[in-house]
Amino acid sequence: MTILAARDLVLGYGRRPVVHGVTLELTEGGTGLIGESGSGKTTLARAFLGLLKPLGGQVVYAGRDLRQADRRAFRRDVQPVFQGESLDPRMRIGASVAEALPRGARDRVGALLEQVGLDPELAARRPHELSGGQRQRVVIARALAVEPRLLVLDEPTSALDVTVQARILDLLAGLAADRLLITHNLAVVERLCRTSHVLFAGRVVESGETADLLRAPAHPYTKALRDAVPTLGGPPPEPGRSAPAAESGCPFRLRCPLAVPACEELPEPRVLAGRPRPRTVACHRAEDLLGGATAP
Ligand SMILES: Nc1ncnc2c1ncn2[C@@H]1O[C@H](COP(=O)(O)OP(=O)(O)OP(=O)(O)O)[C@@H](O)[C@H]1O
Repeated sequence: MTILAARDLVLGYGRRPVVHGVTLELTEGGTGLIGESGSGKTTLARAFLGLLKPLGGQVVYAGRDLRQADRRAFRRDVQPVFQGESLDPRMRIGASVAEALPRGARDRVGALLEQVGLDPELAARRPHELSGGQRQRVVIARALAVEPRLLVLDEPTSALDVTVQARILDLLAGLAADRLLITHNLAVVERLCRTSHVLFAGRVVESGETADLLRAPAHPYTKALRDAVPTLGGPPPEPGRSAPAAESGCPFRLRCPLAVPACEELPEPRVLAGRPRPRTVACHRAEDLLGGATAP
């Protein structure tokens, strides 16, 4: 059974929705949520962590509405990994990691530091005495302390330089815990997530195996993202950012090179026929894009 899923999830701040009816399941092998700044990735991640109450729909944890779940079991199963800067600057690294360990297991600090590739002697230091990559490893060690089934990673490497990023990605790829990864960087999801969901303006516009999305995107926004970020470590892509998301119809239509009058009607997510592996897309022009169409 999938550990976490969203069903018709509507999320927002105050009463203003910013995520509109998202349905998706976290699957084995890592799940990526990809999209530009403001697309709703962090909002979705906060709901998956139980930190934001849905305006509509539900987060499903182990088959039940998260609101009715056993919170202790949930916190053991699902752990966030935020940026390394989230460590308490006054606490020594060892104390910071020990705090996350269950009582009676505090002697595991050294082993956990080793597990994330750090010298246990670093336990005596404070966060400012570590590099950014080392701090991020400490944050991962803290998350691993309860042996979670799932890590929720929000841009886990974006503050790091490219070589350090690659080493942290290797570390994450080798862990037993599965991953929900939030990022604007397609190269990062390619490394860590078998499945990806592309978000635009609070809607999932395309879902499928990451390798398939990258090889043959079926949504013009996925294609624009792919074409904008060929490598690790690039700046956040915001293809065609000058035009806003459309208020009605397909939200991408004002930026879309393939837009036609039919796009004034909101496209519902649909499973594409004739693909070897499942692919869902919310675009009237998906078949045309896959067939090599350019501007109409
Ligand atoms: N605390 C908040 N109060 C009000 N609006 C918010 C709040 N946090 C986010 N938003 C709005 O919700 C929308 C989605 O934001 P969110 O942070 O989820 O996007 P994101 O895809 O994670 O972006 P980024 O990559 O920049 O972190 C944006 O329009 C943002 O302005």
